Parts: sequence; structure tokens; C-alpha cells
Amino acid sequence: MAEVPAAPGVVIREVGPRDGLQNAKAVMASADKLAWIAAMAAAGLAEMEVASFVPPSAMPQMADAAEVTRAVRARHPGLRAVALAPNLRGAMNAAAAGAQAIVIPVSASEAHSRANVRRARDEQVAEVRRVVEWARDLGAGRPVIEAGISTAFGCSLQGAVPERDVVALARALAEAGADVVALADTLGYATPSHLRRLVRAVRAEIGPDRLGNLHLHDTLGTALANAMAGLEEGVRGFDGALGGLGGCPFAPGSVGNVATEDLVHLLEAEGVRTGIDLPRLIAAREVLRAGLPSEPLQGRVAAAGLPPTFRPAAGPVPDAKPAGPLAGIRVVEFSHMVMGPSCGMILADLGADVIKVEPGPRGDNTRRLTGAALGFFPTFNRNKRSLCLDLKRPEGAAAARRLVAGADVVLENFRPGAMEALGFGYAALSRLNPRLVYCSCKGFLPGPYEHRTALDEVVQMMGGLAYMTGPPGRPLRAGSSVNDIMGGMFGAIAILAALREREATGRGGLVQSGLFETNMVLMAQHMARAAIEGEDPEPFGDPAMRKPWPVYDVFAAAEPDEQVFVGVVGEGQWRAFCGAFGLDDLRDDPGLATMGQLAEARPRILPRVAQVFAGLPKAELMARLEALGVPFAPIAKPSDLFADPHLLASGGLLPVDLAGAEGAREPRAASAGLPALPVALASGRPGLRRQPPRVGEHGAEVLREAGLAEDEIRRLAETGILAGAA
Ligand SMILES: CC(C)(COP(=O)([O-])OP(=O)([O-])OC[C@H]1O[C@@H](n2cnc3c(N)ncnc32)[C@H](O)[C@@H]1OP(=O)([O-])[O-])[C@@H](O)C(=O)NCCC(=O)NCCSC(=O)C[C@@](C)(O)CC(=O)[O-]
Repeated sequence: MAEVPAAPGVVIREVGPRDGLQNAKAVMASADKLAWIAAMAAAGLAEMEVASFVPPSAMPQMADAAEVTRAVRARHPGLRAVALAPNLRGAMNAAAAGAQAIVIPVSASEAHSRANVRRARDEQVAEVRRVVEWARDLGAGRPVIEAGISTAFGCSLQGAVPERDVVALARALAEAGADVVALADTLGYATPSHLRRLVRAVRAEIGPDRLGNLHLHDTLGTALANAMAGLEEGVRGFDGALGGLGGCPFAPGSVGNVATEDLVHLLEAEGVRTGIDLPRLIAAREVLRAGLPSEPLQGRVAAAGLPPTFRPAAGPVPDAKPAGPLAGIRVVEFSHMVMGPSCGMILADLGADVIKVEPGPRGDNTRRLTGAALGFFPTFNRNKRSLCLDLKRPEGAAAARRLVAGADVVLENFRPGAMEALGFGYAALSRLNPRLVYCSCKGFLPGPYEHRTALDEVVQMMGGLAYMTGPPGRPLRAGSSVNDIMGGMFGAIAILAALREREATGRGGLVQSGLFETNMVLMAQHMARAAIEGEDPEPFGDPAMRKPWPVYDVFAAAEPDEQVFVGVVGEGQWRAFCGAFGLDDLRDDPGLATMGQLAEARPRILPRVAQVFAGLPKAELMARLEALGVPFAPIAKPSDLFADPHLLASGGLLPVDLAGAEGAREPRAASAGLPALPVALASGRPGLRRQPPRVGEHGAEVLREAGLAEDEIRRLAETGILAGAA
């Protein structure tokens, strides 16, 4: 079985390159910082505070903040680069260097506020508001703005900090528009009960999703106990610094952060996944030591060595969220590729217990696909359990039938006839379990083509989508598995409808979803037009395609290689657009009064628009379009989306393990933020409860639940019928 890195249950943010270095006596060279950051990223740290954007005179250790941040963005696309900035100017510099999140410190203690940022607490709240307003104007691509409440648990200058002050400050910061508000124990005075009270109170005040990381210092040896208390309160983000570096130079008595390696050890040993390879993280201390030889490193685990009893966490990702509306529905999924797995993923994300049955010994072949299919497995198999069972051997088939006997749904997407040949067709399984809803995802629904196998590309070609996408005479498939994913989605809808029917009838039934028929949903609008006009529409890839709007195109911005799509699709929008971009003559032209006239006049309008846009930097152009309410978009590539502030701030990206992509030759990241289901339920966005399973990871537990005795399970494993479950 492939070695799989642990899956994150919490996200640890390494703050060593910022907080860790700001109190160091020596200045670490930029190249050494980058080598250290690379070593920590290689150990699986997915989020790092890489620099502080403060005047170099105040903190010479951070004079290279922009250079380091830029280099981190360029070298580590999967790493979330966070920066600290005390004010708007620092935030602007951080954003210009590519920081994806910016932490603005706000002290709960008035005395520390004046010492740290030379401003009163209320003035700093106003500064946060200014940063938020500036960031909003950036529109798409803006960094996430975090307010970090320092001295939240007491201050060496002021003494006690009343909890009500911290709660009121958190509210003020939320009202000022900070995306998240974090709590920092700058001096290390917190105790678990204090921390629990404050976490609860702040969360109650600003809402559960806006409470950010806990930032803990270890002055009195309480940091790990405090981290556990935070974890038990549902906090899922913690700061740490490798080697326990750090401390605030403007808070007398402040000593190091909790050592990241100690925090990882505790969490993993407690069964909480961090996604971090602890031995590699400990090894990264040597890279740190080489770059900063004069600084003593702390950390108990490194000093004592990893105990032989240590085992990294396994099992499900802990999740404070309830399982979802389909909790209690059990689905047995026989699938590969995209269509069946995406159907199962939708049900799993919504809370169903989805058990993916994979062929042995190496599991679903999709795990080993390469190239364009490299991401299939991790993308479509989260929140599922895996049972690796050879259905072609009678004992394996018998075990799977016992599982199916207690299931609500069976879902499959193999070649027509394959499930019947295994004895797992609808007729056989419905005899075994009359309440079973059985969903077949196939190339074609029943009819003359039903015996054919099919792929997305096949149905895009025969279904007109390739014609509609490419330039004339050059059919081009869409740049994603649109029919597979939508076909899976229609399968899930059919399953939900059948479950609803079952409530009334007590009986399940067969439902089917077809790739070709899915593609026809996409073609309907073009078929309608073809019927109305009596000829085939020209494809979208045809530069001469007749567009119904005056502006519906990609334009160049002032910078070379920067482009923005803009669509002006209403008469009111057109008037506002012309007014804002100095096209008053076009707006006032009586011959350009209707959308039809405007569409006809595109050859006259577009060069004028292109000329105006070519003089505007992309950020300014997008900010002006956003203010106008005109639809626009930057042109993103897949890797840009990991940093999209909207996706990041709205729970739109789930931290998914990529280990299931076994076809990867040199994986650059162990996990990545992959898109959540595109729906918001009353309970929030459906989240990640389980990482994509390892081959057969849950075999024994699933068979036990199906009623098999321990010796039956052992026999199946010994004979190789059950794989990966030992
Ligand atoms: C996709 C094809 C064409 C592949 O067709 P195929 O390669 O012939 O595979 P299959 O579906 O027949 O494979 C199933 C085999 O695995 C066996 N099997 C399965 N599970 C077990 C088990 N546990 N234990 C033992 N054996 C197992 C099963 O019994 C069968 O054995 P066989 O009959 O070959 O001896 C076909 O499956 C099909 O037409 N499916 C229906 C439509 C469909 O889902 N199409 C694929 C959609 S996703 C996709 O194609 C991605 C792509 C390429 O379109 C992406 C893109 O273009 O963007």
C-alpha cells in the first residue's frame, strides 16, 4: 500500500520567519530564510507567516520582507503566504509582494498598543478599517485581512486585560470588516480555563467562522495545554514557530512561541491530523540552525527525540460540523474515473456514508492515472470510506452482498453489462434488498446506443458541444470533464428523488444517468436557436460569432500579458459604463439606443473600449468595473485559484490530501485547497469530514459493520480477497 501523508485536521501556521525572527539578535540572510521556509514546506506546512512589513529601521530582521514574500509565492505555489503589517502602508506593500493574507496586530492592552504600533487601541481599529476599505477596492485577488488581538490574555505593561475588553475589541474589529479575528497570548499568560472562556465569548460575539488562529507563547510552559483547550473548543488553526523562536520586542518579558514541532507531536499523538511529517519538520531545525547559528533553539520533542511509541494520527478528520442532511444514508459505490465518483462525492459531502468498493490489490485504477487525469482520484473521493474487495471471487462477492443488504443506495459506472456479469446488477441486488435505490451512471440511457461505452469527450463530440466550443471546422472539447461531473450530479438528483419516493412506497428502484443525455442539457439552447433560425449557430470559437451584447470580450490591460473579461449586458449598464470610461459620445448616440443596435455596432464600439482599457492597470480597471456593477473577470489559471480571497474566506476550498494521485512523479504538495460543493446549506458550506481514503483503509471496519465475524474478515485478508485493511 502506498505511504500516505497524514491528512490535516487542524491547520498549523508556521510563524517562525516572522514572529520567530523579529526577536532574534542576528539578522538571517534572505537566502537562508528561503532555504528554511522550503524545508518546512517540504515537511508539509501549508501556511506560513513569512514576513513583517514594518520600517526596516524598526526591525532590520524584516528589511527583506518583500523579497522573501515574492520568492515564497514564486517557489511554493501551494503554500499560503501570510504577512504581518502594522498599518495600511505595510498592508499595501505586503499585498504588492503577493501576501495572500495580512495580519494586522491590534493590542487589547492600551499600553502595549502604544509600545507596539505607536497608536492608541481605537486608532489601530480605525487603521484596520482603512486596510479593509483599501482591500475591498482591490476587488478580485485581494488578500484576506486578519486582525490579531495581541495581549488578549494579559500584558506585562498593563497587567490584567479584562475579558470584556477583548470581546468588545473583537466586535469592533469584526464591525470594521476584518475577515477573521485571531487571539494572541503575546506574553504566554493564558491558562486553559481562561482560554476556553475567551474563545467561547469571542465566538459568541462575532460568530463561529470569524474566529481565527490561536497564537500561543510558552513563557510559563502552558502553551500546549492551552492548545488542547482550544482544540476542544473547536479551534482548528494554531500558530507555532519552529524551535520555539520568537517573542514581541515591544512586550517586556515576551519569550518564544509554542514550538511547532512540539505542537505537531501533541496533536498527532492525540489523533488529530496536521498534514505535517514530524521527522522532516524536526530535520528542518538544522536548516534553521545553519542560517541562524547564534540563536538557541527550544523544543522538547527535538531534545528528547521522537519516542518509539509515537504514531502519526490516522482516521477521520475531526470536524465540529454535523455530518449533514444525508447523515444515516448508506451508499455503496462501485466506480472509477469521474462520473460515478463525482455522484458519490456529492452524496458524501451532503453527509451520506459512502463506501467505495475498489478492486484489489491496488484499488481503483483511477488512482494511477497520469497527465490530464492526475487529479481525478483526490478530487472526487473525499468524505468516502474505502473497501478493497475482489468481487470476481465468490467470497468477495458474498461479503459485498452482505454490505449491500443493509445499504440504501448502490451506485456504479462500469461498462454496460459489467455489474450484471459480477452478479451485482439491479435485478439481483433488488431481490436481496427491495428498498435499495440503484443508480447506474452510463454513457447512454436505454435506447439504441445503450450497449456502448462512453467518455466525456465522446459525448461532447457527438452531442454538439465540441462543435459549439472550437473554431469553425476544429471541434474542441470543453476544458473540464463537464458531462462526467454533471452526469454524476444528475445521478445524485435521481437518487434523492428515488429516496423520496421510497418514503411513500417502501420500495427502492433503478435510476439511471447518461453522459450523452447530460450533454443534451447543455445543447438545448443551441438546438432551440438552430430551430428558430433554420441553420446551425456559429460556434463560440468563431471570432465572427454574433454576440448579443456590445461588450462581451477579453481585453488587454495596461500591463503586458494582463487581460480582463468584461460583459456589458444591459442598457443601464451600458450607460453607466460609457459614463465611467469617457465614452459619452457612444452613450449619447441616438443610433445606439437598443441592445440590438449596440450588438450590431460592436465593430465600432470594441476598438474604442480596447483603447481605453489599454491605458488602465488591471487592478484599477477591475476596481472601477466592480464599483459600476458591470460583470468582469480576471483570467485565472488553476493555480491562481488557491489564493482566491473569496474562496478562502467563504469556506470554498477544502484542504484535501493529494496522496491518492499515485500517478504523480514528483508531487509538489501533499495537500491542496480543492473546491467544496457549490452550495450553502442552512448549516453552512458542506465541509471535509474525511480525506480521500487509502486503498482499503476502512475494509475491516466496514465488513464488521456489515456483520462479518473477525475470523471471516481475517480469512478474506489472508486469501487476498480483501486488501489494504490489515
Ligand atoms: C469508462 C469506461 C469506458 C471504461 O471501460 P473499461 O475500461 O472497459 O472498464 P469497465 O467499466 O468495464 O471496468 C470494469 C471492470 O472492472 C471490474 N471490477 C470493478 N470493480 C471490481 C472489483 N471490486 N473487483 C473485481 N473486479 C472489479 C469489472 O468487473 C470489469 O471487469 P471486466 O468486465 O473488464 O473483466 C466504462 O466504464 C463506461 O463506459 N462507463 C460508463 C460511462 C462512464 O462512466 N464513463 C466514464 C466517465 S469519466 C471519464 O471518462 C473521464 C474522461 C476521460 O471523460 C475525462 C474527460 O474527458 O474529461
